[in-house]
Amino acid sequence: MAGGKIRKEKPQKGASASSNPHFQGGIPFHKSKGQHILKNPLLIDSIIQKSGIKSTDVILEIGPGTGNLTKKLLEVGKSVIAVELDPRMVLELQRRFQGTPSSTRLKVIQGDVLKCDLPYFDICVANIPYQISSPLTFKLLSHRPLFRCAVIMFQREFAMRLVAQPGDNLYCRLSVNTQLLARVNHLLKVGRNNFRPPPKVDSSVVRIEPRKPLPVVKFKEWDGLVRICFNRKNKTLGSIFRQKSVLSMLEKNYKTLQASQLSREESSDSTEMAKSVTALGDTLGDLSMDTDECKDDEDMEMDDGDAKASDFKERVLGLLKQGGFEERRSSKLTQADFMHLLSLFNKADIHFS
Ligand SMILES: C[S@@+](CC[C@H](N)C(=O)[O-])C[C@H]1O[C@@H](n2cnc3c(N)ncnc32)[C@H](O)[C@@H]1O
Repeated sequence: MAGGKIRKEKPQKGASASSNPHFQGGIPFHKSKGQHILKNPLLIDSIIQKSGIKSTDVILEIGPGTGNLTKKLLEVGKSVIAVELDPRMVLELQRRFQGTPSSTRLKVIQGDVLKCDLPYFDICVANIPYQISSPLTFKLLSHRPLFRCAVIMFQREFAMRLVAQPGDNLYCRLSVNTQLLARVNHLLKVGRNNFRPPPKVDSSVVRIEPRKPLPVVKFKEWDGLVRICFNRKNKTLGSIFRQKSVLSMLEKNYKTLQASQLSREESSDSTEMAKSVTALGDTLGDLSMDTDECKDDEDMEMDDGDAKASDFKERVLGLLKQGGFEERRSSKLTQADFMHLLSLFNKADIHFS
């Protein structure tokens, strides 16, 4: 723990600042910045050990706070680049490491990790503010060159969504999109009492290892399909693709493509993939994104009144039948299933972005 004077900011009645879980080293913690400091040294050792850091590794740490994890990272890696939003924490880090042998191997960048350009790194190890979990995950996955792996503390439910498999309750758009780009493993369950102050939720440490090579797929297309499928993940695909709103969106895309005679390259280059992955983080943010609630009449199934629209509907349903997807549900589809489904649609000039 960092030492230092206790500043008397908003002292709580009946409690000295030093006994207050919201203070460390004189710094009052801000919940709005997700400031929950790791206080259990055994847990920090376990995270370090499970990270598999090499002595040659450049380590990226996001949100170093007062430096409890940073200190151990400096002991095992070649260097640490730490990105911290809060200038008070940056000062505390400087104070803590100044004059120590490892100070020359620590670079602190003050700023919002979501807004700054990330430098080269081999591995990312971090106890992050949970409110940036989703955009940060996709920012990392869009970073080039790809790093070896990221070992990150997340809110437990977010972590379980990241690793969820087809058929699991928490299997969702976040699971499918992350697992397209990376292998994801649950490493460690972490109770709330390991933090100061304790957060309201339990946590988990997850390992994210980018796939190399990345799959050859247009990410916007992929996410467009997955978003539709998980809008009602327990309905059959036949029912989802009979919805008026879905059919008219697909038909509009189809007509636009026909009119402009755009070239239809199947593969995307790495830069294009990176751009669309970054954008995805912003739309995947909350945990409530995969509700399976009934939508109102805008999503009603299409009747066969309009002949042209009906042709298009038949074409879509024909593709589902052809792939054996009509009676299947998104909650049970694997990555290979989504890939197959997308290629069936794309081959028929039906696109999702
Ligand atoms: C959960 S605390 C972790 C502190 C420290 N790593 C530890 O484990 O003890 C999260 C840290 O991230 C910082 N932070 C919050 N939002 C950030 C952002 N957008 N970019 C960079 N750092 C951020 C907070 O100021 C805080 O220091």
